[in-house]
Amino acid sequence: MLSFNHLSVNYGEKAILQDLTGEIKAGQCVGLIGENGAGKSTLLHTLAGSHPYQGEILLHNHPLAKFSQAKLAHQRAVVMQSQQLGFAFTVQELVAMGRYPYKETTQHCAKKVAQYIDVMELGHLRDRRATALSGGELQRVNMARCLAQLDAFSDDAQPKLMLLDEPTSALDMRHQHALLGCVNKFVEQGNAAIIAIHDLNLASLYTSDIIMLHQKHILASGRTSDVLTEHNLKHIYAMPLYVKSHPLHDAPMIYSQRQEFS
Ligand SMILES: Nc1ncnc2c1ncn2[C@@H]1O[C@H](COP(=O)(O)OP(=O)(O)OP(=O)(O)O)[C@@H](O)[C@H]1O
Repeated sequence: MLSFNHLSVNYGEKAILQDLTGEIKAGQCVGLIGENGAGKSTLLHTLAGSHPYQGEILLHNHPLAKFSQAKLAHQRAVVMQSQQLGFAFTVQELVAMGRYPYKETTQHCAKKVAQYIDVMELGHLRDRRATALSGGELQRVNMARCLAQLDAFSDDAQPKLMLLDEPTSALDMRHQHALLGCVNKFVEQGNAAIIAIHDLNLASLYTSDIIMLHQKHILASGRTSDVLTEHNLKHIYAMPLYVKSHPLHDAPMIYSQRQEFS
């Protein structure tokens, strides 16, 4: 669905990502992991088509740069870490922004907005202004907007892509699992997702594949259980980490140990 070849990204003179090559296929939920500043958000912005780059990015085998914003909006949706509000919109209005790319009746739009507000369990907040939401509630609103933009649970034949930057960082445990379960359902329908995430155990439970970024490059990529190894993790985080099997799932769990402040 999406591939990138010899992709390099700079901020001014500063190289952030160098010569990355990879591919995301329909049916894959790809976790993007790496230390702070490794370039995860930059890669997501770039793959979303909102940051200049050198190299090649292909979406459905067509150069990303050739897509109009309107066409892109039907095929990929993005939830970034800090989405500026600019104005005190209500939850319903924010989710309805996901429907802007569509020419549809007000009734159809309202139906889709209500559907995805319900999916993210935001019904009781639908008329609340975003400025009066908690961080976790706002994160779920942004996710509802992303789902509405892609009409994530329609039976549309065209595979679609979600790019999510730490979508669970402000969520309680139940909502973390609910959100990632929702992303997995979206992916199982033949779509794809890329999720930048720091919680390695959530990454282990909900991603099929991992791209591990380290110092401007891809350190490792492939099936999640092949990439989340003690060797790779110690390389990235420079601290002792232990990988054990999950008691219920075929998924590695990562354990750390206390560190004393010195
Ligand atoms: N606007 C900018 N101008 C210059 N440098 C930037 C800018 N935005 C980010 N950077 C730098 O680019 C590098 C990658 O940042 P990025 O936000 O992509 O990392 P990240 O892996 O998402 O980090 P985190 O885990 O902390 O969210 C960092 O060194 C950061 O300081």
